[in-house]
Amino acid sequence: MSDKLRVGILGGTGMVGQRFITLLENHPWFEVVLVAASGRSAGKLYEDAVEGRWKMQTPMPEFVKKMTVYDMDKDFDEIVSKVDFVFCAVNMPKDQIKAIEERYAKAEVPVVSNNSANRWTPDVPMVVPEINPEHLEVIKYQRERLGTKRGFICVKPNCSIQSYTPALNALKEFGPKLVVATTYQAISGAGKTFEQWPEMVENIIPYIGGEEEKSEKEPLRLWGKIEDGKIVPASDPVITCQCIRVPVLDGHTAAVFVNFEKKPTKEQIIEKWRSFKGVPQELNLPSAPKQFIQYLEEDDRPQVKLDVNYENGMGVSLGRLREDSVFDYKFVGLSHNTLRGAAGGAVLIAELLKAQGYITPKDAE
Ligand SMILES: N[C@@H](CC=O)C(=O)O
Repeated sequence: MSDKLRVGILGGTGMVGQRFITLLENHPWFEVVLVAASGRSAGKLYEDAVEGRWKMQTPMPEFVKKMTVYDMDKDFDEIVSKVDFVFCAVNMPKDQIKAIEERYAKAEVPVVSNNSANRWTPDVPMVVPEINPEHLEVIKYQRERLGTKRGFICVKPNCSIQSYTPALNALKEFGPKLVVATTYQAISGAGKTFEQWPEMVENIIPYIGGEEEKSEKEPLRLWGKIEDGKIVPASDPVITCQCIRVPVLDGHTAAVFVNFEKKPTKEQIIEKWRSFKGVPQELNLPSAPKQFIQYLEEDDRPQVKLDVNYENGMGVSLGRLREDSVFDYKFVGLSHNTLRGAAGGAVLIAELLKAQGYITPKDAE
């Protein structure tokens, strides 16, 4: 028998769910034992449920094709009995997602979620493993609230912030105090391809609902502290963002201006970026990039076509660092929105949760 943790994917038929399935094929620690979705897909074979809707660039893995899709709601007890934890990639209104995630957590199933529904629940950790792994400590307070021994919810932040937040985090000692960022976001962030969204060919749409607020506020929560069993967001730097949809399939780019309390030199900044390491690198987690941040010296980098898959889509590429006439510095960042920014980021969180003993095999308890 496999000693891997048994994983279920809630919302496994959508784009992020498909990405989870692709990433978890041959994962050394996790084995996908079931896929669940809403009533529409339930009862069908996975390959039939997503027929004509497989959006990954690699073929559908064999292991999932003949799995019968469970109904997240009606098959709840059976799902709970078969898994050690679940990934949640459900695409529904927020209040419904919140209810689903809490229902599974209360049934002693750890939930690692890609969704925004619980990002501001005070005792739910929202984590980028290289930035704020210590926030996992809030899980003990969440378990007290939920009345659980092993069940909890842990979430990842929005994809847009990952192209600039790691860069600012590596410069924390210089006190970033004012940040202006414009994000240029790929269409896969909206769960779409060009076939499904022909309006995006040769076009730019200067609006992504709710995105600017997430892009301004979520980094502050990552830099927050645990006080009285809750995450209290940091109050600085002040961040202001514009988020723009661009005709790119995968890869969110950010153009960033920043002022510091103590202005570093250009060499100091590049050195901090290149040497930045976090707990995933120290623990050598299976999905961790060896080098989280790369700095590219060429004037025309980072480019989506050349750099989006850096470190299997789990690293961040930075470039064009220069002094500015209004701000201290400006630079450009790029990260893969459906890998580091979505399913890949959630898989890395689950690896950290396992490595730190928050997710264990159910039968071992
Ligand atoms: N909301 C983002 C997706 C990130 O999670 C987008 O629309 O690009």
